[in-house]
Amino acid sequence: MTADTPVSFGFDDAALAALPLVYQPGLFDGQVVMVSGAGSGIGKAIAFLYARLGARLVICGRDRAKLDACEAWLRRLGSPDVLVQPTDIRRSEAVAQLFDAAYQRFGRVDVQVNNAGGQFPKAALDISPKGWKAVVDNNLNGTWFMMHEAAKRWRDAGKPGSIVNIVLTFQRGFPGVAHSCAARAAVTYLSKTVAVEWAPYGIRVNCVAPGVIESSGFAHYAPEARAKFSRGNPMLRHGNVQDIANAVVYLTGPSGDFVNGELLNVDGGGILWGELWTIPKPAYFNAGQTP
Ligand SMILES: CCCCCCC/C=C/C(=O)SCCNC(=O)CCNC(=O)[C@H](O)C(C)(C)COP(=O)(O)OP(=O)(O)OC[C@H]1O[C@@H](n2cnc3c(N)ncnc32)[C@H](O)[C@@H]1OP(=O)(O)O
Ligand SMILES: NC(=O)C1=CN([C@@H]2O[C@H](COP(=O)(O)OP(=O)(O)OC[C@H]3O[C@@H](n4cnc5c(N)ncnc54)[C@H](OP(=O)(O)O)[C@@H]3O)[C@@H](O)[C@H]2O)C=CC1
Repeated sequence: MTADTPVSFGFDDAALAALPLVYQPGLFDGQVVMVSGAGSGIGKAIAFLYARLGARLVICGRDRAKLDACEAWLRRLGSPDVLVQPTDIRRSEAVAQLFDAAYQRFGRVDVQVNNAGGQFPKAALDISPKGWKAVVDNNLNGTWFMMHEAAKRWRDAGKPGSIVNIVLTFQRGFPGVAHSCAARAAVTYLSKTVAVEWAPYGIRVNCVAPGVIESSGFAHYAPEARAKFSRGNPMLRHGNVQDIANAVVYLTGPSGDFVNGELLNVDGGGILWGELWTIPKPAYFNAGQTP
């Protein structure tokens, strides 16, 4: 491999589509599932799994080409119908249009998975005000606009619903991604708050925190950082996108009926042991150590 060789991470589409199922086919027959960021990585894996379980899908992201490619697979995998609606989740009016289109097409949404998001690695001291705002806007405000719209429609229709927000393992802090750590902690406690406020409407709200999951998202990190990602948990390996998809389905299927306001870490134990640097590790932390 040369320095110019494009690198891809995680399963290709055909491999993803053929992974063994741990849930019963038909589990989501008749249901409509909305997945943001479904054009790549974890979001695509989540959409594939729901399609294989019989759900109709509403998929969004900003890049139509990626969404169209995903749609073709979803239909092939057995989803009876798919709505593709390019949407920037940071724009509340675009989010409202997404829901208008979904209700017009299907008359319902049963499950919402807020997976869209991301950040860039940078030492906290070097994050510009614009960069800070971009990450908080994407991960906190965008997720809120999506949840808020979903819940309003469920309340007004007198229908139950289930939300899962994809965050990250923020519990020990996260050097190199302070902006995202702050936004994801906020989403988690927002979720716990509305899990109580919205329980009277039959709405459950949970979060899944991925640890290091080998996906297209890896491309945003330097090779030197990536090389050490597997040291970030006691299992000494990466997780895969299906680990996250299975966790999301667990929470939104009958298996999760009595789970509400929870944060499920899918990180190989990374919040207990291991260190994860998305930026170069300061020499300070090696001082006094034997090699
Ligand atoms: C954190 C967990 C680490 C565990 C191990 C790693 C495993 C992977 C974890 C993942 O989360 S994978 C998912 C990764 N995917 C993404 O992060 C994709 C999404 N990211 C983005 O879209 C951007 O990073 C964004 C900033 C969140 C959104 O960008 P937006 O389109 O709003 O902004 P821009 O116009 O591009 O930039 C605005 C502003 O932000 C600053 N900035 C953006 N990118 C960078 C960068 N790469 N480096 C430094 N600064 C950046 C910058 O100030 C931009 O303003 P300008 O300077 O361009 O005017
Ligand atoms: N992989 C990992 O190890 C970890 C991932 N995560 C989180 O999991 C989620 C998925 O990441 P992953 O699949 O790995 O990485 P990707 O970069 O492949 O996925 C990010 C997705 O979010 C979408 N997205 C980003 N911003 C917006 C926006 N404003 N509006 C709509 N869609 C948007 C992108 O779609 P498009 O390009 O079409 O806009 C893309 O499909 C992210 O929230 C990520 O931070 C958390 C911890 C670890």
